[in-house]
Amino acid sequence: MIPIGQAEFITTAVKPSGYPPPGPPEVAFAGRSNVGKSSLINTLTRRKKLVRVSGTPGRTQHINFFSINQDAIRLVDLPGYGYAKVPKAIRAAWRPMVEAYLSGRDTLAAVVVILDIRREPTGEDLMLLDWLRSLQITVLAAVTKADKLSNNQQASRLAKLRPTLAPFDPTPTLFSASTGQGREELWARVCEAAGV
Ligand SMILES: Nc1nc2c(ncn2[C@@H]2O[C@H](COP(=O)(O)OP(=O)(O)OP(=O)(O)O)[C@@H](O)[C@H]2O)c(=O)[nH]1
Repeated sequence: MIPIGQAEFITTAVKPSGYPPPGPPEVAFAGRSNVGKSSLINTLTRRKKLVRVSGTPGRTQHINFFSINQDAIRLVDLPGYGYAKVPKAIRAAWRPMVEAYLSGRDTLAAVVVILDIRREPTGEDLMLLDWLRSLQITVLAAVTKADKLSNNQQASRLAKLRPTLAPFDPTPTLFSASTGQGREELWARVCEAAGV
């Protein structure tokens, strides 16, 4: 596991021609709009504003690449999905954009799938998980906003979610961007998946 030192934005892209040249292993982050993906990445990298946290759900519609520790590992922020108010054309662009990345990026090591502890995984969450499995991509499930529940409630929600998540990730990580809960565990898992 590498300690996080430097973290910087590399570039934003919508299609493979815009990706940075392949380099170190990449770990991507995916989840419903507003699930807390930007906050999770910022907490994980100990940066306040590496990724913009939006008040407007569904704003990030690009793939953003970040370099950690002089490019020892890259983190890739995939656009959020499933927000009803996003225009149809943008929703329709999500799948081909994400598919091109997931199926064509040889340096992709794992995808962190982010879920809200208070919500049941949606059909779209489960579709993404199935899709990743069919592509044989390692899934790291992160169950975020844990601070919204008491410790007892967290344990019982996790017990409920486990059977649903087990086929994709038997050891989901409880996370909170507000308290930093799960930060070390998730970072260790990210590094392990990336082999760094
Ligand atoms: N209490 C609590 N609030 C959180 C947590 N993570 C994110 N939030 C809040 O949830 C809202 C959405 O967070 P973002 O990090 O912007 O979510 P996102 O998934 O990147 O959103 P999009 O850019 O729409 O895809 C913000 O108001 C955050 O402050 C958390 O762990 N705990």
